[in-house]
Amino acid sequence: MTVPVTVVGGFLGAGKTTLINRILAAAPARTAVLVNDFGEINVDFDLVETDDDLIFELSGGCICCSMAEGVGPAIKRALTTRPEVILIEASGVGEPRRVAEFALLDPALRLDMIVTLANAVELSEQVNDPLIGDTVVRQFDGADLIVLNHTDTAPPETLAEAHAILRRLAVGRRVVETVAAELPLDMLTASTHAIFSAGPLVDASDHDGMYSSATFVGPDAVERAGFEAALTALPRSVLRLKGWVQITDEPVPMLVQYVAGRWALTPAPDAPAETRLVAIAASGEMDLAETLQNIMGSKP
Ligand SMILES: Nc1nc2c(ncn2[C@@H]2O[C@H](COP(=O)(O)OP(=O)(O)OP(=O)(O)O)[C@@H](O)[C@H]2O)c(=O)[nH]1
Repeated sequence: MTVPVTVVGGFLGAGKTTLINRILAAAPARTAVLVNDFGEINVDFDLVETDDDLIFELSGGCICCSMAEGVGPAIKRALTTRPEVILIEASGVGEPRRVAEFALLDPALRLDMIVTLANAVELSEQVNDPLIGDTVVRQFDGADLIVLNHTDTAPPETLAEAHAILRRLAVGRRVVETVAAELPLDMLTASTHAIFSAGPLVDASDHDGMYSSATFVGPDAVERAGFEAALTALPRSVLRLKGWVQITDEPVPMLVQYVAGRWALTPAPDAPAETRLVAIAASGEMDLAETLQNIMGSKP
C-alpha cells in the first residue's frame, strides 16, 4: 500500500498553514505533516494543529533546494508513524513541484496532488516584482489546484487581475476563490496530476541566496502601542514576520502574523513565555536583524 502525499505550496503568508489546519480538522485519516519554515525558528510546527508526533519539521532553509536532502529522511521518519496520508507544506519561497518530484522518487508514496495558494491582494505585484516574481511564478508549475486566498481583502479589480494572471500562468488549471482557505475539501481528492503534463523542470533556484531571514529570541517584553506602531511602519520589503511576542501587561504571549503590510496579534496561551520572532525579506534588501531589534524597541 502506498501512502498518498499532497504538497501544499504558495508564497509567504498565502495561507498554507491555514489550509493544512482545515484539512486536519476534517480529516478522518491519520495524517502526518512535514512542515518547512524558511526561517531558523519553525513557527509552523506550533501552528499546525495536530499531535506533535505527527509533525516533522525542516527549518532554516528551503525544502526545494538547500534542504532537499532532508526531504527523503523526513518522509522516512513520517512513514514510521504509519500515516494514511502525508501533507507536505513547502516553505513560502519553495517550489511545490520540486518537492513533489522528491515524493515521486519514493516507492512507498504516491503523489495525490499539488495545491498552490495565492494571495489575491498581492499576486499581481508579486509576479511583477523583479526580486520575487520568478519564485511566485514557479510555484504554479505542476499545481493541480490553485487556491486564490485572501479574497476578503481584495478589491474587485485586484481580484479580476489575479484571475487574469492565473489564466496565463496556469492554463486550464482549477482555481478556487477562498477566504481563510475555506474550500470544499472534496476538491482535494480529484487530482489532475498536472505534474505529468508539465514541461521540463527549469534549473533549481537558490532560495537561500535569494531570501534572507532573521530571528529575535529572548525574554524581552514590549509595550503594545509601540509594537503595533512598529508593525504598521514596517517597510514593504519585509515579506513576512511571524512568531510570538510578550506584551507588557498581557497575561499570555501574543501570536504575531504579518503578511505584506497587514498584521494581526492574537492571544496564544499555549505559546512559550518568551519572544520568538522570525522575519523574511529578499536578500540584500535590508538589515532584518536590525529591523527586529527596532520593533522590539531595543537598539541593535
Ligand atoms: N484576511 C485574511 N487573512 C488570511 C486569509 N487566509 C489566511 N489569513 C491569515 O494570513 C496569515 C498567514 O496565514 P498562514 O496560513 O500562516 O500562511 P502561510 O502560507 O502558511 O505562511 P508561511 O508559512 O509563513 O509562508 C495568518 O494570520 C492567517 O490567519 C484570508 O483569506 N484572509
